[in-house]
Amino acid sequence: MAASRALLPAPHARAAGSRLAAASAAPLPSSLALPAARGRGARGIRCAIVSSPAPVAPPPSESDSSLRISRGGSGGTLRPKPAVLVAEKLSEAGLAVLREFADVECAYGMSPAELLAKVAQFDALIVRSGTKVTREVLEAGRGRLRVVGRAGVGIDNVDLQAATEAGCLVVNAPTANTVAAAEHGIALLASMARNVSQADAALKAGKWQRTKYVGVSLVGKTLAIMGFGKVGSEVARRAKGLGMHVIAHDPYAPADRARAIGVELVSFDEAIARADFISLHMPLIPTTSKIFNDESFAKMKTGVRIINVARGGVIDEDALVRALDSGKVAQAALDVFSVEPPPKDSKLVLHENVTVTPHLGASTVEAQEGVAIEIAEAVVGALKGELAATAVNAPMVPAEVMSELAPYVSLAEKLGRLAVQLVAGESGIKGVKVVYTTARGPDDLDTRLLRAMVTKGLVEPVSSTFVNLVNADYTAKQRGLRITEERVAHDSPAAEAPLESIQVRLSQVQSKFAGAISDGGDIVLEGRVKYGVPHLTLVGPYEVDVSLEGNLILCRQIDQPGMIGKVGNILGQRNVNISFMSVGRTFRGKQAIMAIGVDEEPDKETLEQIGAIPAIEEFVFLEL
Ligand SMILES: NC(=O)c1ccc[n+]([C@@H]2O[C@H](COP(=O)([O-])OP(=O)(O)OC[C@H]3O[C@@H](n4cnc5c(N)ncnc54)[C@H](O)[C@@H]3O)[C@@H](O)[C@H]2O)c1
Ligand SMILES: O=C(O)[C@H](O)COP(=O)(O)O
Repeated sequence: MAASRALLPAPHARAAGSRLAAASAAPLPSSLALPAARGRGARGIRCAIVSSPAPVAPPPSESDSSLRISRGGSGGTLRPKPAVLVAEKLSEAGLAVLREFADVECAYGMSPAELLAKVAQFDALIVRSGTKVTREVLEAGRGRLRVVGRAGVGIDNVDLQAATEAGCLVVNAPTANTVAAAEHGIALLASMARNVSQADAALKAGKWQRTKYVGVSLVGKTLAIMGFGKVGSEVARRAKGLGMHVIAHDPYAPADRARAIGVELVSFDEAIARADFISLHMPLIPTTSKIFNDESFAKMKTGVRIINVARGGVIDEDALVRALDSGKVAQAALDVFSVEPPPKDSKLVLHENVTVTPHLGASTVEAQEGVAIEIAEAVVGALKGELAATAVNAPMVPAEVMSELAPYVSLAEKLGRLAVQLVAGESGIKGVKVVYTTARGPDDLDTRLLRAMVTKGLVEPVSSTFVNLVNADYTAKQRGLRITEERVAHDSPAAEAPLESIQVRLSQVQSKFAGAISDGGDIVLEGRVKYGVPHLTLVGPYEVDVSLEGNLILCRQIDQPGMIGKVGNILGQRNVNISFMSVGRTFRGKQAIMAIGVDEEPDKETLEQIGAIPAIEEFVFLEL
């Protein structure tokens, strides 16, 4: 094992930040209860699904449902039925589920001011993508509003942090519109290829233009799916049925899911270079924002055709107009826009080679019915205090459990976040192993919260999914992530700390930083909590010691004098503050790793300057 030199002093103790909030709450079912922690008396992990000062009884019978009161289960006192405000069109099937349990008011098309004025009278609010559930709305509802239901996938219109702070659970309906979105993608693909909307408009204007609207065939053409998640894989299945050759790019997709559908996973550049059609299905997150830009359009085949039913912001729309004008992109079919609705004079929308729809991906009768039932059941369940599998904001854990586990929760999430950022290539993550070194017996340490946080770290940076204790295992399963856990006994039974270390291993996966690969071929990261602060202590075979705060640069270099000074100088000249630095090496004079904590992200040139130091063999910048 490598030797380590901590070059900067031990960190000051700092309470690790966490999105998990402490609160008093209803107990979890026994299947999810945390066994008694050693030496601290019996203790259970409790997860508040909603903070409900006056728990609501089961629904009244049909005969008394009009009374707006129900008989409380415990003492027989009469309590008002919960009230649900539905702010956007919800299918009747969902409304029926809601009415079984609650008083329902449908107020479609409210202005923001009307919503603010109304929300305090309701226990739950249901929206689609058109209503902004802002901090002001959540503050206005504070004390009464307990649940926000998003009838669909994207929750970019809900202020999750404010909801969590207000003790308001947010649930969504992540699966019911997948097929509708995929079908819309296929509809746009086919109608674009055959100029259906342009020819339709021309004919309605009295023009019979058979030669102008000669299309292109789909059979035998290569379709690149960018983002091989729920919608992307459904599009792939359907495109194969049309006789297309389907390739996909998704650095985080499980290889076996692709293999099962007969889809080849390739790199981003290969996907866009080989494709005749490119269909976008990735979430809008910082790393995908405007990922389709002048540079990427230049790498595509001339005459490529693009479909977007994901989010408008993944495309640089000005660059797309340029690519359409030059003929680099022959056609585009778009359901989503960076601003919705787009301006009336949008060059993109008005472009003759562009087919557009007004965010209709989820808008089928069946999907809206499915989404409505899914969200209604989730909202009713949450109002009853049940666990919600589609909860998207934090569960609440009692303060005493959190205070002991908080730094490890933070460590687990950060190790996951770092590990997924090290993944490269198209092989996909095959397996994840989390190894806990602990002096506690299996019954004294429940690792579910930690496993959930590793999952959160692995999934959230690369998807639109929000992971918490409630939905972590569900999310991992759905994404094909096989997470196994191992407990290694630490021979210091007197240790007070619940854990000595946590190790995250991604098995047999390519890495953009070869130094993170262990002898066994896995990406390996290990961390410990020191002075209450999570530290990274192992990268592949190299021991390091760097506090996991801010951001991290990892460099692999030949072990020789002067390297720390060279890198430190470059960062200093560029005004990048170094918080910690640590070097680990295999043998003197051989390979070494430098782990550098930086407060802010260095710009591209600074990173290039570091990479240009002759002894540096590779480096990577990681966000925490
Ligand atoms: N138009 C509509 O009405 C409509 C309907 C449903 C979903 N959507 C949107 O479609 C998108 C996909 O939804 P989903 O339910 O399939 O989500 P998902 O989370 O199941 O799939 C997203 C996939 O993108 C991958 N990904 C992340 N970063 C990537 C990158 N840089 N390159 C390539 N792949 C990357 C993830 O690994 C994941 O597999 C989301 O943006 C969602 O908001 C739109
Ligand atoms: O995120 C989603 O589920 C889709 O974009 C659909 O949004 P909508 O419910 O506003 O149609």
